[in-house]
Amino acid sequence: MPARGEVAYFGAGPAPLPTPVLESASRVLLNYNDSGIGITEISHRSPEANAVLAHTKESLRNLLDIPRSDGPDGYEILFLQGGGSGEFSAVVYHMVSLWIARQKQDLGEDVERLRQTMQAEMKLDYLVTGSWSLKASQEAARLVGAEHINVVTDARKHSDSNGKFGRIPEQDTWNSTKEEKRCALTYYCDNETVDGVEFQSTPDGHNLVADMSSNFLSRKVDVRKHAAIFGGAQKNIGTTGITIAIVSNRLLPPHASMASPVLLRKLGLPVGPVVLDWPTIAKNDSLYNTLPIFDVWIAGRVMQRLLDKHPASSSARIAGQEAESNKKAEMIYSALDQNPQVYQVVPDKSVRSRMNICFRVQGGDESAEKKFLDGAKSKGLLGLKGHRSVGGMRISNYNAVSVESVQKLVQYLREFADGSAK
Ligand SMILES: O=C(O)C(=O)[C@H](O)COP(=O)(O)O
Ligand SMILES: N[C@@H](CCC(=O)O)C(=O)O
Repeated sequence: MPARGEVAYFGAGPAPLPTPVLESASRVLLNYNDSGIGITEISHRSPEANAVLAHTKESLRNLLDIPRSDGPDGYEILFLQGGGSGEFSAVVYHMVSLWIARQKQDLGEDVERLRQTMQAEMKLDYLVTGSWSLKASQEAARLVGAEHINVVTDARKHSDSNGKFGRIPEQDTWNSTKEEKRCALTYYCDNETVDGVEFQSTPDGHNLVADMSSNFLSRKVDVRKHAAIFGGAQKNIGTTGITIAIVSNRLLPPHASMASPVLLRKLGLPVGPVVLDWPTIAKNDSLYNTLPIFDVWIAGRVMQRLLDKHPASSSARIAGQEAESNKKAEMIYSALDQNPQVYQVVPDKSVRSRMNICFRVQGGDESAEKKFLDGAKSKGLLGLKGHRSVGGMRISNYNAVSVESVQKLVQYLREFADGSAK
């Protein structure tokens, strides 16, 4: 049985966490701050828990330079449960409710008029560039009806795509909803974990909402361009169990009004569960119900390490981590590209993800891929199998994957390629 230090793990999520964080986690599980009580046992409403929450929020603000005003230009940081998938739904409940409230301001209380306007006008724009944005768009269609979903682009339909994800079609081919008034949201997934596709810059769109589950805290983000950003913690941030949403104050009371549940029901629109309701979570400082404070603590420690490791170089303290992530990704892609007869990177070069590096061995030959995985395992290189829906290989290059682990992997990539060429 290998020891932790003997393996390098490249799993896609849940993913590796920094060993020192896990070591202190094992201590605080038994006794938090010399209180005699473990961190999973303390009340989420205790002063200790409040301090954990405040520290994690503050660290995230510093890392991503999240505007902190209470006015409309500020952003709230929310901690929720339900994973990335829970937010697929939360986003729809919230943005649709806001859209209806805006119509009500213009049209008044007449429910029939509101219904007709909604049926004729309301659009939710989705950029479908991989498996996760596809799932999010399907959830939106399930909640409000496919007739309201405008697929701005579907990367599988690009002329060179063979019906598979692996590209982001040029923006001039997109079919975005032109009028802001009609567009409840524009949704994109910044990094597609399964397909290895990452946006190279923030796309344009009205009321922009981003899923950053798998590249959160790996590069600078122009928060101000977004209405909301969310992500599950289980990749770059921490343990599975919390989801983080960064929501513009413009979308929340008192700066925005929401449609009432009564009105939504009259219009045949869904009323979401209260635990996914952003205004409720914001009003209660993420403590509407029991929050897993241990997971928030882990996230806070992970963030603090990033702040310590990469001292202030710009307003967004994540810049140092971005440089490291880019460097590790370049090392891996260059080892793959130097051996094209053995390795074939799946997505197009223009959209390669720095976080999830998807490739085939010998064009997807089953025995060659098995040989690759077995050889890797014998060297302690784990978690390299692609997502079950697409197969192939996938190297996940999250923040806790060290440069040394990447060097070890790159050496194996080269050795395996040399062995295959003989
Ligand atoms: O983006 C990914 O990759 C993910 O794993 C999804 O965000 C996972 O969704 P949940 O399992 O957290 O619902
Ligand atoms: N996030 C992981 C797994 C999620 C799942 O399979 O549900 C991935 O994309 O590989």
